[in-house]
Amino acid sequence: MSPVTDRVGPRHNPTAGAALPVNLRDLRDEAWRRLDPAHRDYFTGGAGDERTLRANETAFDAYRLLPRVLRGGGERDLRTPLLGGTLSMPVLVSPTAFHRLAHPDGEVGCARAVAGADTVLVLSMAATTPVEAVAAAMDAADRPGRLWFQLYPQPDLGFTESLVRRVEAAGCRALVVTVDSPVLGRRERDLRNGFLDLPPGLGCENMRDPETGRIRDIVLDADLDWPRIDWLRGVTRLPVVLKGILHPADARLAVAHGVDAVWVSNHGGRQLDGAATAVDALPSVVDAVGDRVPVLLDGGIRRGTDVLTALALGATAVGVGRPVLWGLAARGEPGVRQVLDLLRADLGQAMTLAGAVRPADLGPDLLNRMPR
Ligand SMILES: Cc1cc2nc3c(=O)[nH]c(=O)nc-3n(C[C@H](O)[C@H](O)[C@H](O)COP(=O)(O)O)c2cc1C
Ligand SMILES: CC(C)CC(=O)C(=O)O
Repeated sequence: MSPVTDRVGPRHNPTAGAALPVNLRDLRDEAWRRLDPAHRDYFTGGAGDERTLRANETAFDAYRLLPRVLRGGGERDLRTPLLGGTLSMPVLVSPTAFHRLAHPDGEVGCARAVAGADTVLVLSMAATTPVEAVAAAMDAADRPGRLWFQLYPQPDLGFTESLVRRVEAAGCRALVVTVDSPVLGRRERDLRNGFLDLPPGLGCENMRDPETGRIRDIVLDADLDWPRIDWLRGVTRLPVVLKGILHPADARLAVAHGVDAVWVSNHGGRQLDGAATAVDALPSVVDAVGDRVPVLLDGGIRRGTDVLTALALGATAVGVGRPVLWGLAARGEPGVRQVLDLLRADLGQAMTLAGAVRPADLGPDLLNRMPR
């Protein structure tokens, strides 16, 4: 929230000659050098031929911007109200599994970085750290309320309800129900590498059975349906977000079933290969939802201009998945902080160049779609 002042010349360029990373891909390259190849493939890969995975990034290339001029000054303000809290910017951290496989700092390091950046971490149900420990890291950083929890509702309703209670007691402020995973996508890199299980000492800590103490397998449940979303709404007062919506009819149903936000996503190209990119699906979802609930989006966000494009198309905020894993794998907690700081700076600069001071200034008039 500093006034935008910029001077020309290398003497004034704070990044000139500075150590990498200059962008998120620098951290990706660093992470890839560090990771075990099978783990790198798990974090990087997508389903099938990875068409959707590739398209997630290139879909943003189809947009060119129509910047407004002579109005980029004043106090830049990226703050974004969302589900009862206010994020410091319209970027949050998408749920991703197995952070301790990427780096020993794991989910706690990620949470500290997210707290420092004052945005939201959506903790994966497949986290390798108990939700209570991640929430404690947020509290210690004086950022309670910055933690949401991602849920794959389990066919065992008793277990699901006990997990919801645990998540509520830990202080999570929203439940993100992932609905694009009735089965696991066909991830051929993992099949080839035989990547099946976590190494000894790592496990999905939030799947511990309250009675036996044993870690249960996560069941991806093809029987998950709208009545079960209604059931979930009935057992918790937390806001419920549905993640993995692409079809406008589902967005309409989500609103009719009383969900609190719709999250447009193809799971980073890891589920249905050939699925539409989130940015291409976004306009009709925004149209279907109107201003009844916020619309979030993830998939392929690598630049401030990608965030700007999604917001101009009607998203309230975007999530980042892999870039956070790159930062974590490359440098632990400071790497995640760098990812979030780079995105914030890049977004702020892009907004100023486009003549926008706050997210509310962004609209479809700033976009000039290119023919493909
Ligand atoms: C390694 C990895 C693990 C993921 N684990 C989960 C998960 O546990 N739950 C979930 O809802 N989505 C999961 N996702 C999907 C992300 O939440 C998100 O939708 C996707 O990564 C966004 O695309 P991006 O990586 O291009 O930013 C995972 C993605 C990756 C890359
Ligand atoms: C445990 C997995 C199902 C996590 C996931 O969603 C993913 O790898 O994309």
